[in-house]
Amino acid sequence: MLAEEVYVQAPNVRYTPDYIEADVDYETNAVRLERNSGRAIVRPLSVKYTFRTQRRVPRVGLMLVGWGGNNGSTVTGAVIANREGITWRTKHGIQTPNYFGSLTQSATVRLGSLYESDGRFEEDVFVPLRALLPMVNPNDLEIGGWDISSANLAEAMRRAQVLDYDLQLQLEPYMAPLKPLPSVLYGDFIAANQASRADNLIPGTNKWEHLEKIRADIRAFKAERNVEKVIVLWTANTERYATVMEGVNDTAENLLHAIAASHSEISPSALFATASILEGCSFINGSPQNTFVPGVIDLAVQRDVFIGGDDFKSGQTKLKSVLADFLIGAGIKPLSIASYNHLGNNDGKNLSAPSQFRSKEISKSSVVDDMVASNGVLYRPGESPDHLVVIKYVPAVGDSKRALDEYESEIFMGGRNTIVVHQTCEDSLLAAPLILDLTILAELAERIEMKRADEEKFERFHPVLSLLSYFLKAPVVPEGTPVVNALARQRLCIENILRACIGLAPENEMRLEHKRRPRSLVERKLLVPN
Ligand SMILES: NC(=O)c1ccc[n+]([C@@H]2O[C@H](COP(=O)([O-])OP(=O)(O)OC[C@H]3O[C@@H](n4cnc5c(N)ncnc54)[C@H](O)[C@@H]3O)[C@@H](O)[C@H]2O)c1
Ligand SMILES: O=P([O-])([O-])O[C@@H]1[C@@H](O)[C@H](O)[C@@H](O)[C@H](O)[C@@H]1O
Repeated sequence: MLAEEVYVQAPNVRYTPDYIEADVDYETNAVRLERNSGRAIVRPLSVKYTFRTQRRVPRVGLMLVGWGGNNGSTVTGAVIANREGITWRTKHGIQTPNYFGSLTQSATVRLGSLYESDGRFEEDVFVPLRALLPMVNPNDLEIGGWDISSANLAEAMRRAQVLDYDLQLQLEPYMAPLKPLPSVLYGDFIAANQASRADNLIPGTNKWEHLEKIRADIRAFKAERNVEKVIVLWTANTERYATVMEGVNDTAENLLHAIAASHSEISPSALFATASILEGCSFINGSPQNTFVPGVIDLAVQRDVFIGGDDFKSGQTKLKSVLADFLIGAGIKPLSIASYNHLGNNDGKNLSAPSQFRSKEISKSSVVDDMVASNGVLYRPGESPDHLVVIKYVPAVGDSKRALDEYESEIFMGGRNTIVVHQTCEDSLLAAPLILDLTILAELAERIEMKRADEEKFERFHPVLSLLSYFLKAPVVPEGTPVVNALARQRLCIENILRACIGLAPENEMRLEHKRRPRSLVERKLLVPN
């Protein structure tokens, strides 16, 4: 059964006009290892927390860097189609708009169970994840942004060749008036083959003036679109890694000085991140480059502004973070993972350059590290599967990226198991819903505070918003904290934190009520909530 709204009736949950407040016991364990015996001494911990969520959902703007790209034009068209209720004809018949592929809009969570009056189980009740807490409706997002290409969004949509033709025709009048703001293009951060697109640049070479222009763009967008807050999201091309340099981008102060000096190692993405942070806007990096050099992280922490990244986890890598978790979690030992893909969109063209490919290779290669490290039965310290990542530019396939994977594993008694996957990833149709989820959850996170029972003040999540890891190939996490890539664990993190915000216990799947002998009618009633 699917419900559409949630109200928790419990003494530990308080609904005020402004907030939802929930008192929860956060359970975790501290472990001490006895070196000589190898025994783990576990000390269960229970910490009382109060979560507080602002209930009013503000008007939100989403500013995309790379707005005229395949992802940017696709997500914009999709929001318009959903908002306007545009339907279109395809060879399969009439298609209605939706947000499939969005965790917040199209995935559900189990709230609990319906019971018969005599205590017998009737059925489980699920709700869309978006129903757990007040969230932005994607239809209400005001979308804008920047692009080095001057193509308006209708031209960009045609260039992308992603959305169905009949839908494009209907979107045309909505998209043509949308024009990306001029942006910046520095040196060799993106492939030289992108230069032909770059006809929409902020004049000059002074990076501080560029920074101030981008900041002014954000303020102007807020005023013109009458939004209360803006989220800035990078969906522009993959950049090469920036060199982390002491005295240049290693601290917030040095970063700002380096921008003022127009230092060559200040990348466009780092400039946009800096501008966003200085404007108090959360910044999310959907690409694999190291936008978040130490100086950018330092600035985000100083200004208490959320940053999240890196690199949307949309298709081949998303499946890898499931299959590797399944295999290793089942005690099966992947010996090699050979991932090949070819794609024909402009992203693929940019990635055909070695420096830009290297950024992607790094983010795609690190995705199994936590799963391998979790199983010392299968892998010796330092041991890991052979992991190959190949990306080739094949214009003929366009945005329909072809992912071919082979998983070779060792099984029982020296046996081998081979899994071969061929996956057609409609790259932009898979990435666009992630852009919406990243925006919606970053905005929600801005309205959530928490405090322990022994603390005076509420505080927000750490500025490095690792809650967003589920959507990203190479999650950026607060220093000294673990990176989790296993998709199921990442999803459970989001679900359980949202459950805590409304006073519900984490989903543990024990289902004890269904694992005991049936009780007498009277006893069963004891199970039934009154
Ligand atoms: N499934 C996916 O599509 C997917 C998954 C993970 C990551 N990504 C990443 O998302 C990004 C966008 O992917 P895409 O398919 O939309 O690519 P795209 O090439 O179609 O779009 C990128 C856009 O960014 C613009 N651009 C480049 N540099 C810019 C700058 N400095 N400022 C403003 N605009 C700039 C380009 O003109 C282009 O319009 C890429 O980095 C890609 O690696 C995509
Ligand atoms: O599908 P996925 O691995 O999550 O991610 C994709 C890569 O496989 C591919 O090389 C490229 O099309 C996209 O930029 C995206 O990064």
